[in-house]
Amino acid sequence: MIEPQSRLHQAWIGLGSNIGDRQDYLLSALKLLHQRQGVQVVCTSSIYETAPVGYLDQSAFLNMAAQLTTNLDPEHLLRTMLEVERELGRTREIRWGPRTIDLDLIMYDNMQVEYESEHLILPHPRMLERAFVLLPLAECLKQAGHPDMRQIEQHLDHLDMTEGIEKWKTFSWPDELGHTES
Ligand SMILES: Nc1ncnc2c1ncn2[C@@H]1O[C@H](COP(=O)(O)OP(=O)(O)OP(=O)(O)O)[C@@H](O)[C@H]1O
Ligand SMILES: Nc1nc2c(c(=O)[nH]1)N=C(CO)CN2
Repeated sequence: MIEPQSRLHQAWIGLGSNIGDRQDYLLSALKLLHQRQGVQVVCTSSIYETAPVGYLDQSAFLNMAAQLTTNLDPEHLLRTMLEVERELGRTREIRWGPRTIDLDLIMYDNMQVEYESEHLILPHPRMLERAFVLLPLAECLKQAGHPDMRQIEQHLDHLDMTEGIEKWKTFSWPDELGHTES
């Protein structure tokens, strides 16, 4: 499945934070990814505030999605994402518990690209049951005119999803970088 990385790929990621300055963690993660060799953030969704799912005794999350272009293969991209999580103080104590930043690789190019290893499953195995992933992802796919948008919107329709999810802030990449960054 994984081709030699001679060409650019599109990667679709989900971001989440529910500790500290949540927006700052999201923005910092995008900046750090964008600074990495072989990774460019090209588009982002709005930021949503979402009630916790899975482990309920924790604060609300901010979630968003982003589109990356990359010449990294999926395993290298995930490794890069995990390094950025670590740089931002991410620790793992409780499954689905509180985190400064969570970066999930949702899909690589499109929903048909399937891959499974010890470290990585694509598309993300729980994406279709998570409105906090699908809603921002649909926004990014729409901006990109991606062919999987309708499929994602249909899954959203099947979830009783809007409860516990509110648009928190529109977010316009790369404007959020300000004028001092390239
Ligand atoms: N598509 C993927 N995106 C991110 N991590 C993945 C993916 N597939 C498998 N993993 C593996 O999952 C591990 C645990 O990830 P993490 O601690 O962020 O899980 P989580 O965010 O708490 O839960 P969930 O996996 O349900 O989102 C990662 O170290 C990674 O190796
Ligand atoms: N609302 C919300 N709930 C979650 C989230 C998340 O990002 N947002 N991430 C989880 C583990 O990936 C578990 N639960």
